[in-house]
Amino acid sequence: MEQSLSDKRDVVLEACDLRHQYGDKAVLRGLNFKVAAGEIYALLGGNGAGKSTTLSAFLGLIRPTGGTVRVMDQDVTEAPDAARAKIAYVPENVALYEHLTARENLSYFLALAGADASASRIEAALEAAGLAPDARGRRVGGFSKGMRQKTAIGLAIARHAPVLLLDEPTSGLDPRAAADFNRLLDAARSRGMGILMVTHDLLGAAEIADRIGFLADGRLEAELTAEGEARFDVRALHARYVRIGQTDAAA
Ligand SMILES: Nc1ncnc2c1ncn2[C@@H]1O[C@H](COP(=O)(O)OP(=O)(O)OP(=O)(O)O)[C@@H](O)[C@H]1O
Repeated sequence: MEQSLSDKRDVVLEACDLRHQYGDKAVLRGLNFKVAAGEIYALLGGNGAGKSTTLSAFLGLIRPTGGTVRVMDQDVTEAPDAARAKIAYVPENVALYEHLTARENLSYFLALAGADASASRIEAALEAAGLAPDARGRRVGGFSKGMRQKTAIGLAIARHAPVLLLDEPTSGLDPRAAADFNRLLDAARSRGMGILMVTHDLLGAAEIADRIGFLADGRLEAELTAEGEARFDVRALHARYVRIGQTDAAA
């Protein structure tokens, strides 16, 4: 049997029989998947399927009811701080210090993380993240969503974080900004980052992901792997997504 990408490369994220319930409500019911270094994994699923809960488990923000989550072989429940140190997290709405410039934000957060906050490192990271030179010295209070994300990705690059978690990264971006963002993710993948992206953007996932997992009823309903140049058929993804929605609604 052919090996998947995550069997051949270093696994950076792993959910193993992950279970979580809020009160009586079981949200995750035995979720299993892996993300490898240099791979983009898109986790799809309807509203309330448990995608953000899965990210929270990797970030150590919730204590799973059962199973394990590992970041670079580190059990998150046992050592949440060590696991978090490996992760750069880009939430749907990136939180930055509004009155500080992009450069100052990176300087502040890098110093907070005990990392090298030299001007040359910050400049190189913002360059790699595609933030225009004239924007780097401006207060982020006036930034668009796309510019905020570039700043956050710049921070991830400057931290040399091996793992990137993204929650709905392209929601609210116009098609050009979304394509721009996907190029940025492609570059991060080429640097060897392992990327887990939670999204409703089927077109974006079809274009950029190496694997797509469909979350339904608290488990992976299906996992698809990109094939060659054609990658994924977005119409087939859409049909599958809609079918999952119907299953959820009937449950
Ligand atoms: N802190 C909480 N307490 C109680 N219930 C919660 C909590 N957080 C999430 N839930 C519930 O758990 C379920 C899964 O939520 P989650 O945010 O993980 O879903 P999601 O797949 O990210 O949804 P969406 O696509 O709408 O963002 C939802 O029914 C939600 O209402």
